[in-house]
Amino acid sequence: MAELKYLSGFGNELTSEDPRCPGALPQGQNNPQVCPYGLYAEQLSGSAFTCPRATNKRSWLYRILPSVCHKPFEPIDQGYLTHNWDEVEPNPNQMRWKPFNIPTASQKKTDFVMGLQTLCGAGDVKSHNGVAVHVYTCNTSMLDKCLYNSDGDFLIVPQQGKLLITTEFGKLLVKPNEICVIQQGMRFSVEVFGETRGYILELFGVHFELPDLGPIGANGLANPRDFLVPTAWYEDCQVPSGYTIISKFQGKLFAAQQHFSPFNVVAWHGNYTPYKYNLENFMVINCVAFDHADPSIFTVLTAKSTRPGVAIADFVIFPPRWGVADHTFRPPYYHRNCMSEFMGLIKGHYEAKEEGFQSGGASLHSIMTPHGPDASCFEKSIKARLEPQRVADGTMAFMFESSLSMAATSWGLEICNRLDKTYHECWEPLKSHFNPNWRPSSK
Ligand SMILES: O=C(O)Cc1cc(O)ccc1O
Ligand SMILES: [Fe+2]
Repeated sequence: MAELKYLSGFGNELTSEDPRCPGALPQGQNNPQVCPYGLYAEQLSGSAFTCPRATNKRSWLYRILPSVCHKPFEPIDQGYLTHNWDEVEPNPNQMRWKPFNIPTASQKKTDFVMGLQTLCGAGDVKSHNGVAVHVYTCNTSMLDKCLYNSDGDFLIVPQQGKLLITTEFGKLLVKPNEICVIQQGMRFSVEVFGETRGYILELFGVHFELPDLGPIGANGLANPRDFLVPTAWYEDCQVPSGYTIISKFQGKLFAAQQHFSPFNVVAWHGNYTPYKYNLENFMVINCVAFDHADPSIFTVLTAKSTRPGVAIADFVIFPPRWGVADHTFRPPYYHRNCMSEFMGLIKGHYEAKEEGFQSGGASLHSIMTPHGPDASCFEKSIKARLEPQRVADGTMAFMFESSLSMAATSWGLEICNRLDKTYHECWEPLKSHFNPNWRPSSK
């Protein structure tokens, strides 16, 4: 595969032309009477026309045929993809899942769309406010088939196997430890290279932003230039047997046929694009004196709600770093939170749970559900010599944190058969260290 070229920057106004067609991008106007090379102009709006400039998002695509040339959409089977948060009774327990099973190709050829399974979520696709967490497990590339999400954005976190994602804006190669965001409406097709697994945070109604840095200053955390955007690439091919466009609309899947590839965009410009980011580029900021900083310091992307400081969802990572805090219990603290905390593990181990939380698995600590280090982590950490120490080397855990009260699906709780029913036992050995005779002098 030839090396892919990317443009750089977060939310920038960008332009791109497939090098086979120089001059394809109209100059000085968006919608000429006749476009260069006889292309059609099409706008893709990712925000209301009238949004303030800071949040206004749209791109102009110059394509061989417009997206409107397709047969009517018909409903199709959607497996375990759902936005029904009432399938099972509310359940406030700590939940942990063992690594999700990936079907082998000989068991069942499964592509990215067929392999979407919803684990939990909250909110509503029709009023456009909410989130869903999906797991994808697949073994086969999407063939003459693409997906677009009318309901919101997909933040895709590959855990096993790279994804070659062809989009209307060009191609993105996304490997484990990288993430990508395919925003609302963007058509994409996923090629895989074996047994493949990952996590998706779906967001309805808003787009991801870089968090404000406040007193951190102008640089740090995820830096804008490390976000990479594809460059224009087109194919001019007829598909007599039919190309399938799948739309996720109001939580349901629909398919329509057309006779040509949707990846027929010769040039584009705008600030509404897919993008990828390598988590290795995250500039980690952490405590260098004492105490444990809240994990919001590790926020890569945030999706704001209308309440100041309250996110619909944050994407947070726990990257390799130094732990140096003096006279401090260094692992995550015991915690009850007014937010839902969904966690996944791309590789390695998570410091609060060396055992049990495995890569390719997940956990959900719901609103006000107590959680924290398991008993062995606690006992080890109260005795640890507090020297500077590498934390999380070779690992990458992440959290989707949401102000919405996420509910698990019946796939998550029953059908996937990966729920670890013994999870609560990891805290059972915690014993009381209370000593009523303790006095400050006996410190
Ligand atoms: O493991 C967790 O629950 C995530 C988490 C990490 C941390 O360092 C502090 C608080 C917190 O919720
Ligand atoms: Fe927590």
